[in-house]
Amino acid sequence: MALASRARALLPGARSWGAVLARVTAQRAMSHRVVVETDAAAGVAVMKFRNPPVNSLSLEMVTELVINLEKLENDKTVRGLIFTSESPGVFSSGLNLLDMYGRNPAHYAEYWKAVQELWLRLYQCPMVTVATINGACPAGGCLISMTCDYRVMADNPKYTIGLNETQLGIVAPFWFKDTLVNTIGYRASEISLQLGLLYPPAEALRVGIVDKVVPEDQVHSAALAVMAQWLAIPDHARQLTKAMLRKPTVDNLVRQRDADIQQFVSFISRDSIQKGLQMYLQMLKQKKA
Ligand SMILES: CCCCCCCCCC/C=C/CC(=O)SCCNC(=O)CCNC(=O)[C@H](O)C(C)(C)COP(=O)(O)OP(=O)(O)OC[C@H]1O[C@@H](n2cnc3c(N)ncnc32)[C@H](O)[C@@H]1OP(=O)(O)O
Repeated sequence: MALASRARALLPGARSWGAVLARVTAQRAMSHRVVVETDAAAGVAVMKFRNPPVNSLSLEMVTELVINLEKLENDKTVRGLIFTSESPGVFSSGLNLLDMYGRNPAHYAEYWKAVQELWLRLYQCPMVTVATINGACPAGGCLISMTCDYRVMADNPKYTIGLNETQLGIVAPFWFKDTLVNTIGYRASEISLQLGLLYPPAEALRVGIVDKVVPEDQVHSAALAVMAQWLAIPDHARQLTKAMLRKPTVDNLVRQRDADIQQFVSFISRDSIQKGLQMYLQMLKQKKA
């Protein structure tokens, strides 16, 4: 789908092409939450998250990620894509709590549609995708990493990764769960998802939620080495294999996208859930103080 069509699908509030383009252009002009550096000779792009303070996946950030992904997919010179945080310490703090708290149902629906779109695009990405996890990686950050073909994590015990939704009093949607099961298996997912576990590097490697743990100063070179190994495989064979493996999981969401949006809106709008999110945000503030 063309860039403008994608933007229009993601920005349903906009009534005309002009409005869509004006909104996207305005978002771009305001800031770049995603920085893309391309090494054309190597055929590899690095997408760096730059959404201070903690790279939360706000609606704007998610939209920028989708737009940049589409651009890279259309660039036939790019065969591999590495995700990382521009500032080590936090890879991504996950979905933006402020897009899920104190807003109206139309906003929740718009946000969820954009998050679905990002996952669908990443999970089916024809490029080789590697997550270079150079910081904390909870919830939605973990989801992004798990959509990648390979995960390299920096060996810093302060960094943790996992789907911690239950600890916030919220429930990971079925496609988060499916992605986790595809990554670490069913039994490990039962434990991990119900307890909302966040794993430090050694445990993350043991459970298989990451594939490699390396000293922090080697995390980028290790990701490049992994990328070189994957790029040695002919694209068409690898891409078809990836599509075959992931299609059932993708189809599962595609079949029930609208119902999933409605379920999200009704769940997140509940007073009890809003209260829980409010308390969690307060807890984050107090922790800081
Ligand atoms: C029946 C089935 C129905 C299904 C319906 C679906 C239900 C909903 C599913 C939604 C799924 C959600 C997935 C998510 O991703 S939720 C987000 C989860 N994220 C977290 O729990 C991480 C929280 N953050 C942290 O733990 C830490 O911030 C950090 C990432 C470890 C970094 O620590 P730090 O010390 O460097 O920074 P800190 O001082 O904590 O934070 C700085 C400011 O940033 C704010 N903030 C942190 N995380 C978020 C976030 N995710 N969104 C928005 N804002 C965030 C934090 O509050 C600080 O703000 P301030 O400076 O005090 O104003």
